[in-house]
Amino acid sequence: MSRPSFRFPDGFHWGAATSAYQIEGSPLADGAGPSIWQRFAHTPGMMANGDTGDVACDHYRRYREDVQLMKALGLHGYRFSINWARVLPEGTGRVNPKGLDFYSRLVDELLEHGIAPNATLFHWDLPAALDDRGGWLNRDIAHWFAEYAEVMFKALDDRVPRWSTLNEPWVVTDGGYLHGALAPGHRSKYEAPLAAHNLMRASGAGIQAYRAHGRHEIGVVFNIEPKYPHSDRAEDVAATRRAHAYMNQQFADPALLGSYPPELKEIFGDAWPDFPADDFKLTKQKVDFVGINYYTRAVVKHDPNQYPLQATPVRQPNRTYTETGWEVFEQGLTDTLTWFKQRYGDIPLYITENGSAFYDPPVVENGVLDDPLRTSYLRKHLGALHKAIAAGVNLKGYYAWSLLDNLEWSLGFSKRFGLYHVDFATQQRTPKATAKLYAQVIASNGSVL
Ligand SMILES: OC[C@@H]1[C@@H](O)[C@H](O)[C@@H](O)c2[nH]c(CCc3ccccc3)c[n+]21
Repeated sequence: MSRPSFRFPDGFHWGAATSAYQIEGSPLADGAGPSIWQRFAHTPGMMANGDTGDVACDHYRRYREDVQLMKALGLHGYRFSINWARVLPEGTGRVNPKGLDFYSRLVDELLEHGIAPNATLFHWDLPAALDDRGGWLNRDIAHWFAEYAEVMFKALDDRVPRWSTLNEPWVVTDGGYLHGALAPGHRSKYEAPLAAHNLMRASGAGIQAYRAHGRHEIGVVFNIEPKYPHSDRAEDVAATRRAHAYMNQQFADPALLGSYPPELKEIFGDAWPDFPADDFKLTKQKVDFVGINYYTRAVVKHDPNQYPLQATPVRQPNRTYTETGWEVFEQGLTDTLTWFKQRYGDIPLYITENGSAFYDPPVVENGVLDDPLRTSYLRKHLGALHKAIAAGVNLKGYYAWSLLDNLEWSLGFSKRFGLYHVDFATQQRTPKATAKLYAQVIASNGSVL
């Protein structure tokens, strides 16, 4: 029997992704203001092993070297984020020319090597000065974000073909405002919905600013984790519905439908505000694409003690789990894409993040570090993408997470997602076997799978 062809559509866009605080280092160099992650990482007890982004992958200084790594893979595009506080040290007002200049140089280096820049305006590192003014809890942040976005569009839109307003607002609110594991470390069922709503108001204002100044494409990036009931018991099915609404609809619905799913009032009760109807004229904007970050699924059961969802994930027997505790479940990627199209329509989609953290024994042969589990994860998930495309999903591209091993937020440097291994003591980059496979995938547009 002939091998199935995994050839992807002509023009399919292959990339890799990173984010500013996770790779750049030099967080306060050249006039940059502190971000909430710079502040959080230097708060004792917040970061595994006391790791911080003070150096990270030293990308702020080594970006030319790293663009060479991208070129070696044959990447079509590179998804990176901009540290808002480098460009606007106080978050609004005064522009720091040296901060803007770094991103201008990075963009020029990418273009020089035929790699399309894909810029995310906000990947969690809010300027500390804005957090001091309420941050995502202050409704004025929609204007602060639009001002920042306009500065970036005027400076770089001539060379950046694709922009995203936000990366994963759900993580910001669930981690940063409800459970407190991420910056700014708040724990409040009253704050989380307000922050969530203002994130989507700001995203809408950023898109409006783009319509006034931009010439290419803008979208927003959501993490989607499909939820499957642990049993067909009504309480488990209801818990699964709540978990799905809370993570997968809470942000896409106001952005794409101009409303919230009813489950959110059910989940938050008296902590769910009665938002002004006019706000949804701002949150709902036409987008040119949506980015979906997919890693895993969750099997959900009712749990009256779990707050605020009254739902908890159930570990699956006889399945492979990554170092971050995520089940390898590629069918969830296909299911996510077909669900998204069914609920929100035929919007062009990108997988803007997909990848896995596994412990790789330091076996380097011919300059390549073997990483069979990560390679298997990539193969399986690209096959799942191919199934979604065959099912009619308008998928335009895929960005592997991540180009480099980097700072996995509060988990520190121990969780390695990179196509390239980074020795953080020497900053030496070493390609993993998955990098070699990915390069072949890109060169053959998937046929090699
Ligand atoms: O955890 C790997 C990556 C992060 O390094 C990226 O910065 C972030 O965009 C990102 N999002 C997700 C999935 C959402 C999620 C994040 C953190 C914890 C649980 C779920 C995984 N990742």
